[in-house]
Amino acid sequence: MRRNIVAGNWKMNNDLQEGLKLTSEILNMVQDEVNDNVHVILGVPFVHLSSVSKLLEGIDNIFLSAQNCNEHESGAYTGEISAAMLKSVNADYVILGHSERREYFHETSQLLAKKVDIALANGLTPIFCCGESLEIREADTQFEFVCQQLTESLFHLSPEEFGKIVIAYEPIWAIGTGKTATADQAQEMHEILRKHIAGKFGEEIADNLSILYGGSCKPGNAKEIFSGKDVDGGLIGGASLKSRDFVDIIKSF
Ligand SMILES: O=C[C@H](O)COP(=O)(O)O
Repeated sequence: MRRNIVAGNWKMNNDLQEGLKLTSEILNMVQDEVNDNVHVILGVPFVHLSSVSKLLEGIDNIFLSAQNCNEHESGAYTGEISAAMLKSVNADYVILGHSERREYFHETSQLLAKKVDIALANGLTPIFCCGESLEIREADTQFEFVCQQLTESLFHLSPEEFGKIVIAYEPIWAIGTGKTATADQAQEMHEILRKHIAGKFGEEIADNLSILYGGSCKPGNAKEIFSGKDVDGGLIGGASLKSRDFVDIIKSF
């Protein structure tokens, strides 16, 4: 279902106490200041999930996300976390395919397709990240590149399965750099992705899909970026670590 979404991705930041303090601050501000027109997601480290989930009990517009899951159901994979484990601690979403995981952990499109499958099979909603490097943008091949990322990891799904996905377009050159895409650049890519998806799954599924923008999104630029007709919100890194900034971004809708 297409909705306005602001998702925080804390990445590898905050110990548990800091994470709980940040969650409580966000929770209080969201309850006091935010309308029900935005679906808020907190993408927290694995070890925070269970405790943050307890703080969110009974709250109906803030949801919990993990930042990764393993592609296997269970077994001898020391140090890994399964989708079923995430579900058991009340995660609703899982971020998959973030460029940091593609780059530092060598996650390929084929591996991500398996992760998407196992997440869906366990009742988690994948927030599937895609986006091009600066080199690809400078070569002006970004549209083909990002569409191909979706094709390779998501186009094996049934229309019903695809209808559960959230997409996050994150140009790598804008992540953590302070150099955001312009509102026009975000809108242009989102529109092309929506058309690409319509070509495979049909107009209705494409129209119902939420496509988020990520990359140096801040309170000062969120409103303009979110104004694009195909931009349904943001995946927020650095600014999601500060409660005031994160909630101000949510209030951009
Ligand atoms: O997942 C979030 C993105 O990587 C954006 O991070 P950023 O807002 O710090 O640029």
